[in-house]
Amino acid sequence: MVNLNIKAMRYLSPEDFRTLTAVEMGSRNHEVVPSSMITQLAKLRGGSCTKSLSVLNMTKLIARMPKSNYDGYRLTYAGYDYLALKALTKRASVYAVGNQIGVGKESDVYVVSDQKGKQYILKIHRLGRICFRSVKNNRDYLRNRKTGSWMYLSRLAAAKEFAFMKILHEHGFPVPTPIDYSRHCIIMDLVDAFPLRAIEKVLDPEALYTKLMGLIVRLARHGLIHGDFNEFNILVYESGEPIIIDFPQMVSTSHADAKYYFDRDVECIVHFFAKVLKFEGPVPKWEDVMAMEKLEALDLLAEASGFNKKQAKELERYRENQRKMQEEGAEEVDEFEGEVDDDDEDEE
Ligand SMILES: Nc1ncnc2c1ncn2[C@@H]1O[C@H](COP(=O)(O)OP(=O)(O)OP(=O)(O)O)[C@@H](O)[C@H]1O
Repeated sequence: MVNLNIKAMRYLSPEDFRTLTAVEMGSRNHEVVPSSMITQLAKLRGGSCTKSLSVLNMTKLIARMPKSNYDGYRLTYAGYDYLALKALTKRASVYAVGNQIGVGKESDVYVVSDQKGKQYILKIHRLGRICFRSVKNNRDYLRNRKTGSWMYLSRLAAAKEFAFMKILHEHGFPVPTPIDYSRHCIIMDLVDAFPLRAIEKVLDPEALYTKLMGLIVRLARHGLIHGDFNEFNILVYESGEPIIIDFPQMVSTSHADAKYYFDRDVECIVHFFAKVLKFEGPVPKWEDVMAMEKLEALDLLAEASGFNKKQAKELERYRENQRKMQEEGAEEVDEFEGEVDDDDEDEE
C-alpha cells in the first residue's frame, strides 16, 4: 500500500528536487531511467547528482529495480505524489495535508487546507495499484505496457475527472467545485454532506429520487452518462439536495455501450431506493431520453478541453482489462508492495 509521505517533502534540497524531476522526465520513455541519463537531464555535476539519487532512494521517492544490477532508477508513487504536491503548494492550492478520509482501490482521498485554513479535498488517483495475476493471461494489461503506465493512467484519470468536473460545474450541475490539479492529484471543494450509502432514512424520498433521475436524464441530454451513479458517489446535504462525485468513468451518449451504462446508472438508483428507502418511482427509458430535445453537447466540450478520444480509449481499455481480470477471478496483487529499497530487498 502506498502512503503519502509528507515527511520527506520538507527536506529535499534544490538539487534533490531537480534530480527527482529528471527521473520523472526520463520515465516518459524509460521503465528504469539510467543514472547517466538522470545526470544529463538534471544538468547537475555528476557528484551532486549521485548524492541526490542516494537521498531520493533513501526517502523512497525513487527506487532501484529489486534484484538488479542495472544502474538506474524509477519514480515511485511517493515520488510522483511529491512532485504533484510540490506543484500544488507552489500554486498555493495546498498548504497542509490532513486526515485521509477515503481509500478506494484506485484512489486515496485526503482533507487538505490552504494557507487561510480553508479545507479542501485532495484526491490522488492510483490506477494500476491493483494488478492481477491471472491463470489465463499470466501477464496483464499493465504489465504488457511499458512501466510508467501506472503514472500515465493515473494522470489520465485525474485529467479526465478534473475536465468533467469543471464542465459540469460550469453548467450548473451539483458537483464539487474543482480547484486545481497536477499530475495524478485533484483539489476540489470539501462537500459537507453524507454519502447516500450511509443514509437509511430521508425526509422526502420521492423528492430525492426525482432529483437524481432528473440528473441522469439531464446529463444524457447533454451527451453524458456518469457511469457509476450509485449510493457511493452521491452525497446528500441535510437539506436533501444531492451532490455528485467521482467522474473518471463518464462516457458520452455516443459510446457504443451508452444504453448499457445509462440503464445501469438508472438501475442503481431504482435498486437502492426500493431496497433501503422503500420507494419506487417512474423509471426513465433510454429511448425516451434520446428522443428528447438535445442540450449543449458537454461530451464534445470535454473532448475539446484537452481530454481527447485517444486518451478516453486508453482509460477504457484499462478498465475493461480490470473488469475481465476480476470476472476471471484473477489474483489481485498490490503492485506497490514491490516498492522496495535496498534494505527491504535484503529482508526478503
Ligand atoms: N469533494 C468531496 N467532499 C467530501 N467528501 C468527498 C469528496 N470527494 C470524495 N469524498 C469522499 O471520499 C470517498 C471516495 O471518493 P471517490 O468516490 O471520488 O473515490 P473512488 O476512488 O472512486 O472511491 P471508490 O473506489 O470507493 O468508489 C467518497 O465516498 C466520499 O466519502
